[in-house]
Amino acid sequence: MLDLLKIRGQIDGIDDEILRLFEERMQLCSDVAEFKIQTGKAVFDKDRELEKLKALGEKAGSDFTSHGIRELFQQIMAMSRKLQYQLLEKNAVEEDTPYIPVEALDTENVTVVFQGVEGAYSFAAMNTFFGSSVKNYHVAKFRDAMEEINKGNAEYAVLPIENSTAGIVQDIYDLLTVYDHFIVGEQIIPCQHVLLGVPGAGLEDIETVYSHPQGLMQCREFLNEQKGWRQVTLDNTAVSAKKVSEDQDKSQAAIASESAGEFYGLSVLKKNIFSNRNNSTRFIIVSKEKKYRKDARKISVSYELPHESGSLYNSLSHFIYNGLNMTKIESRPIPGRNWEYRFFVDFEGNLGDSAVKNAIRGLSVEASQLRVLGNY
Ligand SMILES: O=C(O)C(=O)C[C@]1(C(=O)O)C=C[C@@H](O)C=C1
Repeated sequence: MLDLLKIRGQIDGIDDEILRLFEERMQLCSDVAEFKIQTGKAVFDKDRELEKLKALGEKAGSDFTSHGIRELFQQIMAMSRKLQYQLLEKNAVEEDTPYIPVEALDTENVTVVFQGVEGAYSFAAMNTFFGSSVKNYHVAKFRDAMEEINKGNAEYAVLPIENSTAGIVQDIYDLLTVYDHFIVGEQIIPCQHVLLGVPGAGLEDIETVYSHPQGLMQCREFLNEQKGWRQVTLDNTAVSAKKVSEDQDKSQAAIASESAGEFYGLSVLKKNIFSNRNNSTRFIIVSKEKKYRKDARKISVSYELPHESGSLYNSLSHFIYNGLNMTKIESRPIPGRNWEYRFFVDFEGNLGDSAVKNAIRGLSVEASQLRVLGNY
């Protein structure tokens, strides 16, 4: 009979030895970092890592240990890189960045563009963020809003990015990677939809209901109970209210805010039709200028990863090693590249923080197409 305590004693001895060797190896990696600081050589040397993994894998005694040793050394070298990035940061090896820290955003004498029409939730988000006297205009499509700030016709665009019930607004995620704009703020607005119709109409008259796809989704349970209603999507909830008001047809209804109903002279046919009582939408404020407030606490980045085992895990380790709290992750398909994805990560921090600079430095080398989408 084997003696478990005795075996554990032997394992402890080996682990102590691994620990001592690990410390020794990391010390050598600090020396490598010093060399790299002096010479400007890049921390990440992919060829060297691949050679090492191949050589070590071949030396292992079985397929199982060969796989294991490669996985182990992948991690060890990833840790080595992170240590080196930290030393680069400590030695103030600064990288030029296009991001400009400011005390406060310029919200006076600016023009803001939003998608939709007056009465839309984005209109409410804009008024809450900038104040209702801000100079503004609206456009029909999300892309048009991005174009307007691109051309310099407006300083800021207000766009919905996420709803607490229906999830992300996919088009906005995709547009953020098409345009080189920057998220400088966010505004959460409670979205308490009502069913609107022309004055004199009743629930029994309704045959068609118009709304934004998210509006229909957020009121799914109510709509499922209404037999035979045709659901038609339009660009915006307030556009839907405008349409019903223009058509003056008793068989039409719109799902939009109560204030959109007031704006377009419609009656509330039914309140509380949304499934989630706390239904809210998060709007982002986008600018062409890459400015961030010195007290900004949230960063959004996007990046693409190679189709390799462990690539997502390795990318996320940059947040973990730098003690950064990741608050959200999303993925979107990359157009034209089936089954490859772009990742969107939000985490807490400010672009001026050392930990953030470290994480971004590491990620920018190890993931492709890293974009800092904003700090707000
Ligand atoms: O040899 C180097 O240049 C190192 O930085 C060391 C090391 C390692 O830990 O083995 C770490 C990072 C490089 O990508 C390659 C190898």
